[in-house]
Amino acid sequence: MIKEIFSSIMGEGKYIGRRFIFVRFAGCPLKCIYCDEESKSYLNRVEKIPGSGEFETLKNMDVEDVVNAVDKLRTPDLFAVSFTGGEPLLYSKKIKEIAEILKDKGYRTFLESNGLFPEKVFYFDIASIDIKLKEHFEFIKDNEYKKLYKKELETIKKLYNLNSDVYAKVVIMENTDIEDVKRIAKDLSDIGDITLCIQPVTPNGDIKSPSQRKLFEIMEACGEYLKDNVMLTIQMHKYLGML
Ligand SMILES: C[S@@+](CC[C@H](N)C(=O)[O-])C[C@H]1O[C@@H](n2cnc3c(N)ncnc32)[C@H](O)[C@@H]1O
Ligand SMILES: Nc1nc2[nH]cc(C(=O)O)c2c(=O)[nH]1
Ligand code: SF4
Ligand SMILES: [Mg+2]
Repeated sequence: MIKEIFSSIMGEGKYIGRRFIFVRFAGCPLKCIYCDEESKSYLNRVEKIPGSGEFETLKNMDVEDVVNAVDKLRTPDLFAVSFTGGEPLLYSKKIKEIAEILKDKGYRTFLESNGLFPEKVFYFDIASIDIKLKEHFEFIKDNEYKKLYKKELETIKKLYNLNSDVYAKVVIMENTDIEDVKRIAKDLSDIGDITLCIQPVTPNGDIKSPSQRKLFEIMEACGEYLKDNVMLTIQMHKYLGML
């Protein structure tokens, strides 16, 4: 169920640069061609000292093991605890139990999700929903993609109505169609005051990152609907060599 628990600096999205503890769940129903989690298969590893990158493997990881691990990784600069993956909402019941205990202990809760499961999502203090594009998959049928995108918007809407601080993120590649991203910006602006993070893909295999020109064009196109509620975030942790 759980791959790893570790402390690092948030490298993506609206809260880039803040100190986080990451609780990473295993498994995902999607296969994004750029996914940087695909190839990692360890389980139940917990960082020994915050930010050390040194791990120990626990025999099992039930709720109290997770809570203890988070407590042990708490640092004075901690901003929030991220539930990520893989796709964390595959374990929504377990996460709900853990999140309730963490909330009582004064932690902020953060969800990093592909938005595929609106029926499973519940209140998180902050939620990042990663909107997928057709080109993020080797192959996906038109109607399959439309269903996926509709669920993602539903998840965002549900979190917005729960008063979560929800924002969206979209990974941009060299061949990304500006019109596709513009449509996302329009759909988000129809829901409410939601920030869109434009995240250039970190090259993975033969996937190329987008040109500067493309990034400016996409930002400006989104600004037509979202005004200044659009930002560009790179996977900062990778440039810092952090987890
Ligand atoms: C590994 S996923 C796990 C959470 C959830 N399944 C999702 O897709 O958001 C976390 C984030 O990593 C980012 N990501 C993964 N590989 C990336 C890459 N090669 N370049 C840029 N971002 C990447 C995606 O934006 C995604 O939101
Ligand atoms: N430092 C750091 N920041 C992150 N933001 C989102 C991540 C993720 O894999 O969910 C991630 C991650 O894996 N590491
Ligand atoms: S949804 Fe997230 S975890 Fe799943 S393949 Fe895509 S980026 Fe990776
Ligand atoms: Mg990551």
